[in-house]
Order: sequence, then structure tokens, then C-alpha cells
Amino acid sequence: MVQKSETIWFDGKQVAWDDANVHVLTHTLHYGLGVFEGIRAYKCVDGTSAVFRLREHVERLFASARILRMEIPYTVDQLVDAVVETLQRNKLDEGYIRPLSFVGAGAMGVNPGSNPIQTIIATWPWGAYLGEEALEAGIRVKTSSFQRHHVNAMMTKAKAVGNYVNSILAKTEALADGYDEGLMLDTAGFVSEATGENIFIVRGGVIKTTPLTSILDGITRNSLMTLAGDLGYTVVEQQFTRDELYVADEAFFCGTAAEVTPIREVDRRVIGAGKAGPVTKHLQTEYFKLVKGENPKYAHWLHQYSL
Ligand SMILES: Cc1[nH+]cc(COP(=O)(O)O)c(CN[C@@H](CCC(=O)O)C(=O)O)c1O
Repeated sequence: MVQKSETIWFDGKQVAWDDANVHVLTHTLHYGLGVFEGIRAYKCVDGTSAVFRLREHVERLFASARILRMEIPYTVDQLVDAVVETLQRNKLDEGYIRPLSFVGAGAMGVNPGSNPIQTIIATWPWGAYLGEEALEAGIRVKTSSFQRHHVNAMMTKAKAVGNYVNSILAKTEALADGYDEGLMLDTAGFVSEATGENIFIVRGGVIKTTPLTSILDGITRNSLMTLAGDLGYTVVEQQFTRDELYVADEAFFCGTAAEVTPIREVDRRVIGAGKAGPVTKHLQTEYFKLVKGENPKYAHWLHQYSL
């Protein structure tokens, strides 16, 4: 159960958590046209807090809306300020932030027409997405029987509400089969991404990740590619297959919620030594340092605030 905060930003106002409700004929509830973000705020070593790459996340929300032809009636700056205001109002010096823009109630039928575009920003404490020990020991993954969306069926660069039915099918199948996460292949059979994460593999010292085809353009993926390059690693964006993953020295998922989660096994093949490898640990350690303001090289990624 999500841990409640005091208020939720709702169309420009701070509304009590339990009063932040919508009508059951809200269009998005029926037809899935909506866009959202997942963002994290971290306590920093200097005693302040920082939202990680806040502007990039809000810009992606607007990019998702553009893809889906939704007009969010705010500016990027207004929503950036609203996120900080909501964290401060809820006295969260760290936590998870969920902006969502959705099509409100009005006309029914597939055409969203002139139904209002509404926006909320919820914030709450959220620890390790796949469990604390997963960050250390790694997780067990199953290749899903569900493919990731065809790039001309669903718009995968949009973090769209309706895209996540595909993720739910893969996630619940993996859990039912005793795994921690499902990995989806694209419609050509190459590795795509997980239900809420991007994927990296390490082979012969080279770090490889899926190109921006059927996947969400992850901000954590982007950050880790920059970080790994700055640390001297060779990073390539290249299609790879499930059996290249099976013989990888290391593999890990990344995402705002998942952060950097090592993969220890895929389809009952142990990956590398069956635990977080040295490159994964190095990137995970450096990632957690930079999101908490310990690496001044990445200060521009931190939107600082105080309670
Ligand atoms: C499908 C998918 N792929 C990749 C990512 C990584 O993107 P980024 O966070 O920008 O690095 C996410 C984020 N998944 C969000 C939602 C998780 C949820 O269960 O809800 C998240 O990590 O916040 C995805 O949902």
C-alpha cells in the first residue's frame, strides 16, 4: 500500500490526499489515454534535498503529451515549481514523485474530444522498487511470453498510461512463475526492456544497452550512459538477443524506481557469478553518490530544495 502524504497537487491546488478523487466516467479510466512520470528526490550529503533530473522528467511528460496529442494546460516551469511545492508541503526530504496528466470526464466514446486535461502531482516515500536485498543480491528474471509494443502500434517514447497493460501482463506472469521481473523482447525478437526498467549488459568489458527503438527513453539509462563514459567504460547502444544476455558477464536493470538493480539469473541461466558484478557495483555506487550530491560533476542534474 502506498504510504499517504498530506496533500496532492491537483490542477493547481494542494488537495488533501483522501479528497483527490475523480468521477468514474473519467475518460482515461476507460480508454487509457494519459501520460505520467516517475521521479525521485534524494536527501543530499549537504543537508538539502534534490530532485534528480526534474526538468528532464517534466519535459518528457510534455513530450509524451505531444505524442498523444494532449494539451497540458501548464508550462514546464509551472510543473517544476509544483513538484517542489508538493514535496515541501508534504515535508518529504526524499521520496517518489508521480505527475499524471489525464483526460477528465465529459463526453464518452473513443474520441477524447474537448474533455478537460487534468494534472495531478502525488509524492510519497518509496524505498527500493524491487526490494532492498535485490540491490545487493540481484534479481531473477524471466523472458516474458508478451512482446514489447510494436513501435507503430503503441508509442513507446510516450510514458503513456495505456502502455502499462503490456507491462502488467509481463510482470504478473513473471511473478506467477516465481520470478522477480519480466523481460520483454521486441516484435523482431531482440531484447527490449523490462516492465518498468531499461536493461544493460556487460560483456568483455563493454557495456551494451538497447537502442531507442521499442523502449522508453529512460532518464536513468541516459544518466548511466554518461556516467559510464565519464568513468572510462565503452558504452554501445546495440540490439542484442536473449542468448547474448545469457552469456553476459553482468546485467542490470535501471530506472527511477529500480535505480540500478543487478540481474543474477535469466530464464534459469545464472548471469556471470550470479550476483552483482564489478561493473554493475561500480556504476550503482557512483549513481547513488551522484544522486545524493556527492559528485559535483553532476550537480546540474540535481534540482535542490529544502524543507
Ligand atoms: C517501461 C519503462 N522503461 C524504462 C523505465 C526507466 O525510465 P526512467 O525512470 O526515466 O529511467 C521506466 C520507468 N518506470 C517508472 C514507473 C515504475 C512504476 O512501477 O510505476 C519508474 O521507474 O518510476 C519504464 O516504465
